[in-house]
Amino acid sequence: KPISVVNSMSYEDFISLFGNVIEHCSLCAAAVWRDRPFSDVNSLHKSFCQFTDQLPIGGKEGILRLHPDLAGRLAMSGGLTNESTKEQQSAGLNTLTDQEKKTMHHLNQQYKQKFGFPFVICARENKKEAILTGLERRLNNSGETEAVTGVEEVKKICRLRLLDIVDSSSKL
Ligand SMILES: NC(=O)NC1=NC(=O)NC1=O
Repeated sequence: KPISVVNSMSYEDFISLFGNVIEHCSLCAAAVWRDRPFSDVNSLHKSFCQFTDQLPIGGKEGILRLHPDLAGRLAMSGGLTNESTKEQQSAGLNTLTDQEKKTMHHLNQQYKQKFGFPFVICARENKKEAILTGLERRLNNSGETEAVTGVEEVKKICRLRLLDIVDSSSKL
């Protein structure tokens, strides 16, 4: 969609289009609506980033808690959103060996046990090997560091989802 169409659509249409660019966080799109008109997809993304950055640490953790595990039970049972399904497949998480599945599940549990929110990474920018090493490495970080790191990944996921919807060539 051209950015001009985005700028002239109703609030309802805006929410139905952008309500899941941050997984299960239509609040973000509802807040970003006030910043229209957007000059291009970058300024739309900037609004989403500014909204998430200004959240208190508890809000950042809330956004992370709304994310599905990578190669988790939901993924195994086909219960992911369309966007997450495609993203996790693109990282090859649907082709894990049994051993990789066990390792991923164990590390995801350890991570959630330690931080109280799931490990989040932009699956479209990482293959399964990088995801596993990222999970192991980040397990050693502090909760504060991981809340910020996780939101940085959410912003990358958001950008790619926005680019799927808005023509990046279109400018106001
Ligand atoms: N826990 C996660 O990182 N989940 C995900 N990352 C993505 O890029 N898509 C997901 O579903």
